[in-house]
Amino acid sequence: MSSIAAYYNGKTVLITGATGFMGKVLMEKLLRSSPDVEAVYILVRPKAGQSMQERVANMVKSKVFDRVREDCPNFQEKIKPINAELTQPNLAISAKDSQELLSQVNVVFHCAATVRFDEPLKHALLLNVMGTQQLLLLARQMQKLEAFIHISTAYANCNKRNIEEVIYPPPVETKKLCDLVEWLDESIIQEITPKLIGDWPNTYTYTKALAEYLVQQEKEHFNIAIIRPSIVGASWHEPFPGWIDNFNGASGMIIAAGKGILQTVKVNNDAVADLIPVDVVINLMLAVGWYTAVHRPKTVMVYNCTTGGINPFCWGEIGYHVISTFKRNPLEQTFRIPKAQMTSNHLINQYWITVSHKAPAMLYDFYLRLTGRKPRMMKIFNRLHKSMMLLEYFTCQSWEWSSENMNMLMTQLSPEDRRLFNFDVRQLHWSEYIENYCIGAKKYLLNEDMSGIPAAKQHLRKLRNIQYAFNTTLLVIIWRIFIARSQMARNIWYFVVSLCYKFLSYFRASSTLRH
Ligand SMILES: CCCCCCCC/C=C\CCCCCCCC(=O)SCCNC(=O)CCNC(=O)[C@H](O)C(C)(C)COP(=O)(O)OP(=O)(O)OC[C@H]1O[C@@H](n2cnc3c(N)ncnc32)[C@H](O)[C@@H]1OP(=O)(O)O
Ligand SMILES: NC(=O)C1=CN([C@@H]2O[C@H](COP(=O)(O)OP(=O)(O)OC[C@H]3O[C@@H](n4cnc5c(N)ncnc54)[C@H](OP(=O)(O)O)[C@@H]3O)[C@@H](O)[C@H]2O)C=CC1
Repeated sequence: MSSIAAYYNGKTVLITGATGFMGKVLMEKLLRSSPDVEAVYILVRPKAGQSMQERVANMVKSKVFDRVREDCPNFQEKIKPINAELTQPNLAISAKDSQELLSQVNVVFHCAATVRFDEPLKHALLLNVMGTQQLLLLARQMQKLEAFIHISTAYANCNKRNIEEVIYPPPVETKKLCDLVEWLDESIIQEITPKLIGDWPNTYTYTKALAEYLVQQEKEHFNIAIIRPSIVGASWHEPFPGWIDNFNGASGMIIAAGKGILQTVKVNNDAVADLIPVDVVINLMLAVGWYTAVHRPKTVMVYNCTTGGINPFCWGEIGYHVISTFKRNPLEQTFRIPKAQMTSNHLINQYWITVSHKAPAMLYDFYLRLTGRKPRMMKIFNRLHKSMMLLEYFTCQSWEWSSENMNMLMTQLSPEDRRLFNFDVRQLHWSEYIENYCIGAKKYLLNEDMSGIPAAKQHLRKLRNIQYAFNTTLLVIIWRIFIARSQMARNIWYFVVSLCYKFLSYFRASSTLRH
C-alpha cells in the first residue's frame, strides 16, 4: 500500500486556488489516489456573475475529473467549498466556516495567486503577499494542522543565476511596503513600481519572493514546506497526457505558433526551457505534504521543482518539435502555415515581426475591410507582441536550480509511492511530451476534434498554394518595377535569359545526338 495515499485517507485538506490550473489537477489526484480522504475544503470566490456554488458545480463537470468520476462517482461529496476572497480581511470567510476550518484541517496547500506579469503592484501585493499572510494567521489557529505547503515559483529569485533551495532575504521589509501602497495613490504606485521591484522583471515574481519570506517566518508555529515549480506545462501522464486548461506559461505561445499567428519569437535557442509537467508538480506536492507531516523536518524545506539541471531541453528544440507536431496534426483554420523564426537578436526579431506579423496582418485586415467585415488581425498581433515582450526575459536566459531536496525525497519513497507519485523527470522523453502537449492543447484547450485533421491539412495545402501564388506575383511585380527603372537590371535579365536559352539548346542538341 502506498504510504502517501494512506496518509491522506481520513485527513482533511484545505486547498486555495482550487479552481485554477494546478488546483484542479491537485484535487483530482488527491481524490483519486486517496478516496477515503475525509474532506477537501476549497476556498472559492464568486466570479463573472457566478456564485461560488455555481462555479463549483460547473468545475466538477470538467473533463479533468473524468478519471476520478469513473473510479469514485460520488467524489464531489468530498469537496466542501468555502466562500472566500483572499484580498479581503480574514479572507472574507464567515465565522462559522472559519470555525469549521480551524477545528478540522490537517494539511493546507496554498496555490492561490495572481500569476499575471502585468498585475499592478498593489493588487499583486494584496493577493500574493497579504492574502498569504492572512492564510498563515488562520493556519496558526488550526488545531490539527500537520503541514502547510506553499506554492511559490522557481522564478521568485530570478534576479540570481544560481538558485539554491533556501529562502533569500527579501529586498524590502514587507510590512513597510504593504503599509506604503495602502495609502499611496494608484498612479504614484504605478510610477514607482520599476524602482520598487528593482531587478525583478515583474510584480508577480517580486511578490512571490516576498511571500516566501513571510511563510518562512511562521516556522515556529507549524510544519512548512515551499515548492518552487518552473514553467508549468501540460500533464505528462495524469489525468491524461497533454491535459491543459489555460494559456499561461508557454501554452499561449505554443498555440499561437500552431495557429500560424506567431511566426517569430525572441528566444535564445540554446537557453534551457525549464518546462515542468503539471502532474509532476502535483505528485511532488502530495509527497511533500506527506513528508512534512510525517517526518516533520526541523527547518522549512524548499523544493525547487525544475527539469533544467536533471533533464535539460532548449527553446530551439521545443520550437522544432512544436512546429513539426503542428504540421502533422494541424489546428483548425490556421492563419498561416506554422513556422517559427527563433532568435535572440533584437533587430532580426523586429525585422521578422514587420515581415511575418505586421505585413500579413495589415493585408488581411485590408481584405476584411474590402469584404465589409471588421478588421481584427492587427489587434490580435498587438496583444501577442505585448505578451512576447513580457515573456522574453524568461526565454532569453538560463538559470541553474539545485534540486537536492527533490532528489532526497525520491529516496524516501517506497517503490509503490515512486510509481504512484512519480516526479522523476529523468524519465521524461521530451519530443513525446511536446507532441502530447500540442495535441492536448488542440483537444482540451481549443476543443478541436482529432477527426478534423484531414480538413485542417487541406486548409494548410490551400494556404501553401496561396503563399506560392502570392510570392510569385510579388517577385514578378518587383522585378518588373526594377527592370523598368534600371538599364543594368535589364542587361542582367537579358543575359540570364540568353544563358538559360543556350543551356536548353545545348541539352536538346546533345540528347538528339545520343538517340
Ligand atoms: C514555436 C513556439 C515555441 C514556443 C515558444 C515559447 C515562448 C515562451 C513562453 C513562455 C515562457 C515564459 C514563462 C515564464 C513563466 C514563469 C513561471 C511562473 O512562475 S507563473 C505562471 C506564469 N504566468 C503566466 O504565464 C502569465 C503570463 N500572462 C500574463 O501575464 C498575461 O496573460 C499577459 C500580460 C501576457 C497578456 O494579458 P492580456 O490582457 O493581453 O490577455 P489575457 O487576459 O491573458 O487573455 C485574454 C483572453 O485571451 C485568451 N488567450 C490568451 N492567450 C491566448 C492565445 N494565445 N490564444 C487564444 N486565446 C488566448 C485568454 O484565455 C483570455 O480569455 P478570457 O478573457 O479569459 O475568456
Ligand atoms: N502556472 C505556472 O506556470 C506556475 C504556477 N506557479 C504557482 O502555482 C500556483 C497555481 O498556479 P496556477 O494554477 O497556474 O494559477 P491559476 O491562475 O490557474 O489559478 C490561480 C488560482 O488562484 C485563485 N485566486 C486568484 N485570486 C484570488 C482571490 N482574490 N481570492 C481567492 N482565490 C483567488 C484563482 O481563483 P479564480 O478561479 O476565482 O480566479 C485560481 O483558483 C500559483 O501560486 C503560482 O504562482 C508557479 C510556477 C509556475
